[in-house]
Parts: sequence; structure tokens; C-alpha cells
Amino acid sequence: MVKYLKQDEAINIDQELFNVYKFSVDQLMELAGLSCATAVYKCFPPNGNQNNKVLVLCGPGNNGGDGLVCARHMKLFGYLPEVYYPVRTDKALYHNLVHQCVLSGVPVSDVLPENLNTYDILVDALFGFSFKPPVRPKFVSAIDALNATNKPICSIDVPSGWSIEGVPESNGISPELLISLTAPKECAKNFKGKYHYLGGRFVPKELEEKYKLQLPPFPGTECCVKL
Ligand SMILES: NC(=O)C1=CN([C@@H]2O[C@H](COP(=O)(O)OP(=O)(O)OC[C@H]3O[C@@H](n4cnc5c(N)ncnc54)[C@H](O)[C@@H]3O)[C@@H](O)[C@H]2O)[C@H](O)CC1
Ligand SMILES: [K+]
Repeated sequence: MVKYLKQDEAINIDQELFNVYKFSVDQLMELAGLSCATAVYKCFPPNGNQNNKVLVLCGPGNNGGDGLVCARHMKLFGYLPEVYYPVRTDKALYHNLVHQCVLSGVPVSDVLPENLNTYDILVDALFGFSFKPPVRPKFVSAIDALNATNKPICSIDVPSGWSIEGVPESNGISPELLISLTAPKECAKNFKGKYHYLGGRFVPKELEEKYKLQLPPFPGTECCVKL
């Protein structure tokens, strides 16, 4: 059985990947974002005029960075993604990710579209494992809009707004697809959507064993696996 991580375990593993194994954020983010785009494709493939319009909602941290990478790969996969990115990080990595999106034909805006139901798929990259409730005012409208939509939500790493170790609030978002990265977080035990995938195929075996992650095998060259 795969292990569900507490918030501090997820942070420690992340730090170890960077500080001990010397991965750069760019490397892991690219693999994370690619695995998310791949999982979305498996569950909601683009199909003529259906499932093509996508809004990727990106938050201020690395979860938002995964969203920017995911949007770029979704464009290459045949979707028509757009990005909502209201609070931008002033770092070269983030400037470059935005630049790559724009030059790839993925518009990036800080204005939340009025009606999310005009999209076929919503990718939730607002908050990941560093989230501490409650949602701050700047992001309340985005969470409310995700709550109000009848279109499928695909959450990257954790459903945004859910406490990492607790139960979701009664008004929490309800994703159809959750892509856990590295390993699922404790809150994923409360996930009731149709599809749960594990992405982020970058954990060295020694690290997996140190934290007793008990990850399922990824089939062949796949970058994600259904849990
Ligand atoms: N090892 C891995 O699995 C990797 C995962 N990646 C992704 O990175 C996120 C974690 O990123 P981090 O930058 O630590 O934090 P978050 O994106 O979760 O968010 C921090 C960001 O959000 C702000 N914030 C926190 N709480 C609130 C709140 N209540 N309201 C509003 N804003 C809030 C905070 O100030 C920060 O700005 C992980 O989940 C994966 O998606 C990496 O991409 C690769 C390695
Ligand atoms: K998220």
C-alpha cells in the first residue's frame, strides 16, 4: 500500500531531492508538469471540439509552476489551454515558464474568466503541499469559481484549499482527477473523484526506501500510474 504523506514529510522529501540529490527545481517541475498533462490526457483526451478548451489556474508557488509546465505540454498534446496566473513570482524560472507559454500560443492572464463553464477542463495548480488554510482573499474568487463549475477539475498534487492532513471543508472543491506527485498526501484519503494518478517519476529508489513510500511500479516508460 502506497504511503500517504504528512505535510512535513512532503516538505522534507522535497528538500532532500534538492539538497542531497542536487536536482534543480526546473528539472523536477518539468517532469511533474509533464506527468500531470499526461494523466489529464489519459482521463480527458482531446476529442474534436470536445475537451479542448482548458483553463489552468496557477498559484504563487511551485504548484503554480507545475501548472505552467502542464499548460505548455497540454498545448503540444492538442488542447487549447489558457492560464490564469494572478500572483507572479519574480524569479527567472517563472518568467521563463510564462514566456514559453506565451510563445507557444498559451495566453497567460491575471484576470479570472467570468464563467469557468465555457472551458471543458479546469486544471487546479493553485496550491500544493505548502498550503496552510484558510485561503487568503486574493484566491477566494478562484476557489469559489472552481466550486461553482460543473466542468471536471484536475488537481495537481492536492485539491487546492484542502488542508494537507485534514478533511476537506464542506465547501471544498471536488476534483474528478487528482495527480499526486512523489507520493499522495494524507488529504488524498478523502478524494472521492473518479481518477487518482501518481506522477512525478523522479524519486530515486534509496529515497523511496528511506521514507518507506511503497510506490507502485510505473509501467514501462510511463511518467504516471493509476492508483
Ligand atoms: N517533490 C515534489 O513532489 C515536487 C513538487 N513540486 C510541486 O511543488 C509544490 C509545493 O510547492 P511550494 O512552492 O512549496 O508551495 P505551494 O505551491 O504549495 O504553495 C506555496 C505558495 O502558496 C502560498 N500560500 C500558502 N498558503 C496560502 C493560503 N492559505 N492562501 C493563499 N496563498 C497561500 C504561499 O505563500 C506560497 O506562495 C508541490 O505541491 C508540487 O506541486 C515541484 O514542482 C517539484 C518537486
Ligand atoms: K493544486
